Amino acid sequence: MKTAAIIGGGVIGGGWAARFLLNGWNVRVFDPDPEAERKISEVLYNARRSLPGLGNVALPAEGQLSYHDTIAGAVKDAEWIQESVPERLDLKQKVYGELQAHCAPDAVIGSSTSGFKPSQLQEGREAPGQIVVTHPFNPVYLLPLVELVTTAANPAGVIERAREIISGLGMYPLHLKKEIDAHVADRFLEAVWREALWLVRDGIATTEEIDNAIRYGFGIRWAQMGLFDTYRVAGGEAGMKHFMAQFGPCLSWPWTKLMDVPEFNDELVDLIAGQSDAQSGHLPIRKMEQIRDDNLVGMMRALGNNDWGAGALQNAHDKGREGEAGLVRSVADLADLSQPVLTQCRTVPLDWTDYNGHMTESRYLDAFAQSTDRLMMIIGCDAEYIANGGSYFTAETHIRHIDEVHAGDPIQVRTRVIMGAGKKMHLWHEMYSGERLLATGEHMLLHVDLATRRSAPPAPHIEANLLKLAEAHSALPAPEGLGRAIGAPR
Ligand SMILES: NC(=O)C1=CN([C@@H]2O[C@H](COP(=O)(O)OP(=O)(O)OC[C@H]3O[C@@H](n4cnc5c(N)ncnc54)[C@H](O)[C@@H]3O)[C@@H](O)[C@H]2O)C=CC1
Ligand SMILES: C[N+](C)(C)CC(=O)CC(=O)[O-]
Repeated sequence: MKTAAIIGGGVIGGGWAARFLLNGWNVRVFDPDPEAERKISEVLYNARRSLPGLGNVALPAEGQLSYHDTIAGAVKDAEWIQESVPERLDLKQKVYGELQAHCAPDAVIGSSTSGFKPSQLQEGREAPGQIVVTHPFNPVYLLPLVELVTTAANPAGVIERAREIISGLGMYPLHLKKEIDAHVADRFLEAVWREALWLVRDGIATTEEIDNAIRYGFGIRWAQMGLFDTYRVAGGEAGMKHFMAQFGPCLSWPWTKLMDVPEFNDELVDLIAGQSDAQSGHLPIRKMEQIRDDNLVGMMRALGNNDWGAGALQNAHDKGREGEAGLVRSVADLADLSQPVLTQCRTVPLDWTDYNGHMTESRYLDAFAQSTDRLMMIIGCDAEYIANGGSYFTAETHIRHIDEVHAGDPIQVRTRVIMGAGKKMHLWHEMYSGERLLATGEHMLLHVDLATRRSAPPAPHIEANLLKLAEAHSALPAPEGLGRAIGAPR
C-alpha cells in the first residue's frame, strides 16, 4: 500500500492526512504538538462524514494512520511527504534539512506553503529537485485545487509523479509555469482580504455585511464559473469585448485600494475580531466546519449533476474508481452472470438525510433510479444508444423500506432481471449496507422510441443481453416480496 508522511498536522496537515487516508494511503504523521493526535482525529471525524459521500462510487478501504516521535520515523517508506509546518521560511528550511537526511531519495516532498516560492525552499539543498510546492485549500479533504509550483531544478519525472499522485487523490493539480510569491489563487485572496480590512476599518461595512456581499452574490458565481467566464457572460451577447469596453475605464477610477494596505495594528485586529465574534461567536469552530462541509458537498454535488467545474472533476474521479469498487459497464465484464448485478456501491451522502436523522425516502428512489441507469448501460442502453433515439421509461415502481441507514454508511445495490422480453424490462433491486437489507425496489420499464415517445422494441443486442441476464437470474430463488402490493399479506 502507498505511504504518505505528513509533517506538521495542524489545520492543513490534518486535512492532507484525511485526504490521503480516505483514498487508501497509509499515513505517518510527525508533529511535536502533544495535541496533534486529538486535533487530527477531530478533522478526520469531519472528513469521514463528508468526503466519502461526495462522489457516487465508494472510496477504497482506509489506509493505516500512525503517529511518530521523529521525522526519521515518519518518512520511513514514504513515497510522498507533505510538509505543512507554520509559514516561516527558516523553519521550513530547517525541516527540509532533516527530511532529506532521512527520506528515500526518490520520495517527492510537497510543501503546503501559501506564499513561498519553491526556489526559496530548494535553496542550499543538495537534492533540490525533490522539493515542489503543492499548495492546497482548506478543507483539504474536500476542495480539489492544488497549486503545483516547480522550478527548473525539478526533473520531469518528479513533476509527473506529483501530478499523478494529486490526481489520484481526486484533486486538481494546477501547474504554474512560473513561480511567484503567493502563487496564483492566494494573490486573489490577499487582494480581497486587504480590500475587506479597509472596508471594515473605515466603517463602510461590517464583517457580516462583507460576508453577505460575497455569499449572496459573486461568491456563488465564482464557485461555478471563475472570473473570466463570469465576466464573459456579463458582457451579454457581445461577450468579453463588450464587458471590457464598458468597465475598462473604471480601471483608473478609485474602485480599489489594492497595495495601499491599512496599518496592521491592535486596533484593526480588535475591530475585525470583535465584529467576527459578534457575527459567529455563538457557533463552535467544529460546528462551523460541519456547516461549511455540508454546503460544499451540496454545491459540488449539484455541480456534478451538470458535469461542471469541481463536480465534473469528481465525476471523472468516480469513473476511474468504478473497477476497484466492483462496478462494471457491460455484460461482457460480468464475472458471474448467475448472480445479481452490482449496480451501485457508494456512501450515503450528507444531503440524502432528513429531519428524522436517516436517509430520506426520495433518495431510495434516486438510488434505485441510478441502479436502473447502470443496468441499462450494462445491457447496451448507454449514452450513445440514447443519443440515437432509444431508451427506457419507467412505468411502475414499488419500494419497500426495511431498515434505516444514515449519512456516511456504505450502501450497495444488487439488481436482478426478473423479465426482459420485447419492450418490457422488469427489474428487482435490493439495497444493502453490509449484509443488512435496507430496501427493495421493483420496477417495470418499457423501451421507447424517443422520437415518437411511444413504446417500441429495443435493438437486438439489448434484447439479447437482457434475455441472457433474465435467464441466468431465473435460476435464483424468487426474491421475497416480489410482486407484493401495499397491504398484501406477507
Ligand atoms: N490555514 C490555511 O488556510 C492554509 C495554510 N496553508 C499553509 O499550510 C502550512 C501550515 O499551516 P496551518 O496548517 O494553517 O498551520 P497550523 O498552525 O494549524 O499547523 C502547523 C502545525 O505544524 C506543527 N509544527 C510546528 N513545528 C513543526 C516541526 N518542526 N515539524 C513538524 N510539525 C511542526 C505545529 O505543531 C502545528 O500543528 C503553512 O505553510 C500555511 O501557509 C496552506 C493553505 C491554507
Ligand atoms: C490565508 N491563506 C493564505 C493561508 C489561504 C490559503 O493559503 C489557501 C486557502 O485555503 O484559503
